[in-house]
Parts: sequence; structure tokens; C-alpha cells
Amino acid sequence: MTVIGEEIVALGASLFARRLTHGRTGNISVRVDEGFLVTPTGGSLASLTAEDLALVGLDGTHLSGPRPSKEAFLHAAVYRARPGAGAVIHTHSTHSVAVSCHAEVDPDDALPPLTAYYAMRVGRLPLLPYHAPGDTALEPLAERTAATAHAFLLANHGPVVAGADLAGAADALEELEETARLWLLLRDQPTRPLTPEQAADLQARHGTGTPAGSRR
Ligand SMILES: O=C(O)[C@@H](O)C(=O)COP(=O)(O)O
Ligand SMILES: [Zn+2]
Repeated sequence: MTVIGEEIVALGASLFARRLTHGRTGNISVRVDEGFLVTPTGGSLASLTAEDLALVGLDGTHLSGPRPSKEAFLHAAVYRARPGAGAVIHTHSTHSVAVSCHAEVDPDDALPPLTAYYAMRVGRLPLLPYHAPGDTALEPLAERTAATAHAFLLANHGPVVAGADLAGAADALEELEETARLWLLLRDQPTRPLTPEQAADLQARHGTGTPAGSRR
């Protein structure tokens, strides 16, 4: 098993064990020289093996291995838009999905910077309009969105998060899920998110995310 394969298998099991995705949902990819390695379609992230990974080109062509995730086109769009992205994760994390279904979120930036870690790891979070899973009509919008935001929500579906590597993408995904949970907990409470200046300062000094209000 390659190191990348081992990392994908371990992360899939860890995400599943922590209920960050469930059933046969979610997909994970890592950029390699020929394109990216991605989890197969229809499997559970709980029980992957490295032999299950498919190799897909940046144009979305299936190069080898089993049938890739139906969202491989989304992963490809993110890699094309973000040359610095080394990994992409999509999950059905419960609280993030709840936000993606919420009628009151701003589609340009779905969550406020409630905490410093959210401002540092996630930042601006666009919400893309609903498409059925695997609908490649979403590809151009996903690519445009990924050019200015490393994390976004698919409406009534779930998060897609890129990182410099698998650990960075997982950090941002977990921070997004926890902030979605906080936001839902605080829905009926008066809250005081970070100011734009505080969020921008954190981003500038420690950020791996997309500055709120920025277009990169
Ligand atoms: O929601 C879906 O069907 C997909 O986005 C998904 O999460 C799992 O699909 P595969 O990666 O094709 O198994
Ligand atoms: Zn999905």
C-alpha cells in the first residue's frame, strides 16, 4: 500500500468512526502526478482498501482502478481551480448538511466567523445551489467558486473542502462541522461573531482558509 493510499484509508475510517459521514456517503481524493487518487463510487469510507482507489486525470478522465466517485468531476474542478490544493474531501457531516438546507443562510458566505479557528481554517463559505449528487452541470460553477474559496457547501447535500494536504483538508472540514453545530446551537441566542477586522487579522497571521469577504 502506498503512503497516500494508507492516508486515505485511515482518514476514511476516522471520518466514519467519528460520524463525520455515514453509510456510503462521502469521498476523498489526493493529488498525484497524473491527476488525483479518489475513493470509489458506492463504497463506505469505513472499509476502504488502497486497491479500491481510482486514478482520475485533472480533466475528469478515469485513468485506472475501480469506478471512481460520482463526484470525481467536482474534485477535478477544485484541483484545476486551486493549484495549491493537494487534497479534497466531501462528506455528509450532519450539522454542515443542516446549514446547507437552511433557508436563512447567505449563499455568498453561509456561516459567520464565530471562533478564531473557523476564521483561520475555513473563512468564506459559499453555498452552491442544489444539484443531484453526481450532476456534472455543477462543474463550471464549482470550478469558479473554488477559485476564490477552498471550502463550499452543496445545498441540501454537504461540504466540499480542499487543503494543501489531507491533514489540512481534514482540519478545515472538522472546523466547518463544529462551527455549523455552534451556529445551530446559537440560532435563538444573541451572538457576537468576530468582527471583519478580527477575522482578517487571524487570516493574515495564521490562516489556511479563505478570508471572509474576499475573492482571494
Ligand atoms: O451524495 C452522494 O451520492 C455523493 O456525493 C457521495 O457522497 C457518495 O458518492 P460516491 O463517492 O460516488 O460513493
Ligand atoms: Zn455526497
